[in-house]
Amino acid sequence: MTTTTASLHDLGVADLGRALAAKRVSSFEVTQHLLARASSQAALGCFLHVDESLALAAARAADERRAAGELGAMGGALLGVPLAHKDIFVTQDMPTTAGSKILANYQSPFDATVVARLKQAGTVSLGKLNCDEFAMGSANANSAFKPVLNPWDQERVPGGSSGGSAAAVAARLVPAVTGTDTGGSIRQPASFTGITGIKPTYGVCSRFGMIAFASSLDQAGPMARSAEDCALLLSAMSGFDERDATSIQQPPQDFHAQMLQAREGATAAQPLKGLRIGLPREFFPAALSADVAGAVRQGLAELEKLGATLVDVSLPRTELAIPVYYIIAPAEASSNLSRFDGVKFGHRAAQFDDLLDMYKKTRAEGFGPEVKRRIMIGSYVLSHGYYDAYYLQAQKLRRMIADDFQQAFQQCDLIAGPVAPTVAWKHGEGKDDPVKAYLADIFTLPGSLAGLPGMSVPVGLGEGGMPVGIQLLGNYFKEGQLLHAAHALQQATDWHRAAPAGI
Ligand SMILES: NC(=O)C[C@H](N)C(=O)O
Repeated sequence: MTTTTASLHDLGVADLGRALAAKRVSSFEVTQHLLARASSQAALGCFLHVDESLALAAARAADERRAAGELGAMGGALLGVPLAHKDIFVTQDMPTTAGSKILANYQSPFDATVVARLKQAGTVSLGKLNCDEFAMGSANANSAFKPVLNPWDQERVPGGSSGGSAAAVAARLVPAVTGTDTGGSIRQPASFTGITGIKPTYGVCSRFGMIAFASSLDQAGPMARSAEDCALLLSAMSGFDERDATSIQQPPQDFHAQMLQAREGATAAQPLKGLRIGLPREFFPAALSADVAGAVRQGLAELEKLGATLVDVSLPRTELAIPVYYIIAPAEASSNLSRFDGVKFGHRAAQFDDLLDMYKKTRAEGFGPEVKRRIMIGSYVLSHGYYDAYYLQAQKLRRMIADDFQQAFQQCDLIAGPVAPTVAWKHGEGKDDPVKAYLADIFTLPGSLAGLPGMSVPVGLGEGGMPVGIQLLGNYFKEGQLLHAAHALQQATDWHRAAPAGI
């Protein structure tokens, strides 16, 4: 065995896949090593649930499959690779909470499609990852159970809502994880923790078994330490699913092959030759932190060196994405969350007078303040007399925001900008001002409302030595192009290899 145990946790998905294929290490050994790490780093708060015996049994089964030559999907690229799932995906063999007290101890009778597909590819799940309650938040501060500490600086937040997912990858507890992104929940925590994450086009990954927050926006995606690792995971996670009415009917895709596909006219030194990257002027406002702007510019300069050309574009309704999202998402949430009523599953108040009283007490006890706030906003904007003024207007603007992107994509192939206006903030900052957190979603919300694919790719460090990600947005179904650009950047630079000290 040439891979030492000390460096096992530094291996990404692709490298680990190669080490497993060459039998330099077994899945059992890696899984054991990572379980020990998850336990020694428990104070980071990444995991809500770890199941050692299940993980070790799955690892052993993967090793047996390999020994028998049953590599399965994708030539066994993911066979025996450990990962963990955001606790918003339901799992048959582990509890699922969505970060909420209302689902404490909930056990699903089935696996989410994304979970089932990754299981089928031979991955080994270590457990379930902490997140903001029902994925509502930008700091993981809304988890009903515990906060997540950013491994780069434990006084800071990891971002949200996939905060446990992001921190687990950054802290080298697992090489990759699943996340979900409704308004930035994959991209923003990836940026805050120096990892790579992709939210595919809406409909590429099945939402079946993904606990619904805002169904017209929710989308699953992988988070890992490189674009290559994300491509491998996305290939296994995605694809048509008849159990999700919004799932896109298209054949399974090999995003890894798409990532490697050379551009026409590209050279070894200039793999991105001819790629036009649009910079929306609204994504570079005067108020953008200098450190974030600097890191993003640094990333853009590298992309230019690789042959890309930068063009000015405009997304004139960028600012409107905030009110539009914070009307549509709560509206859908208020409807989706009505199912948590104490009748069929989840928490039920211990004492009540009648059915209505049971509903009221169950929901008052089970939901946290941010979830209650959004249910109230959502019920308000959908109510008679306000529907036309708020919800309908927001829907119209949503269409205009999507149209603006199509205008911009006439002048460019990809769009780039910051993921968030600042680096990760300190725990407790902005706690009493939810609107401040909403405003910080400004650069991720437009792409979400349009249903476009987007990535966060590390481009250096900002204030306090905290990571900064560049956001790359593609047109519909251009995941391959996004991953290709991100991979080219990562082949030429080392930003994605930077790791938090002392972990
Ligand atoms: N869920 C997300 O994508 C995060 C967004 N900040 C929200 O709270 O809605």
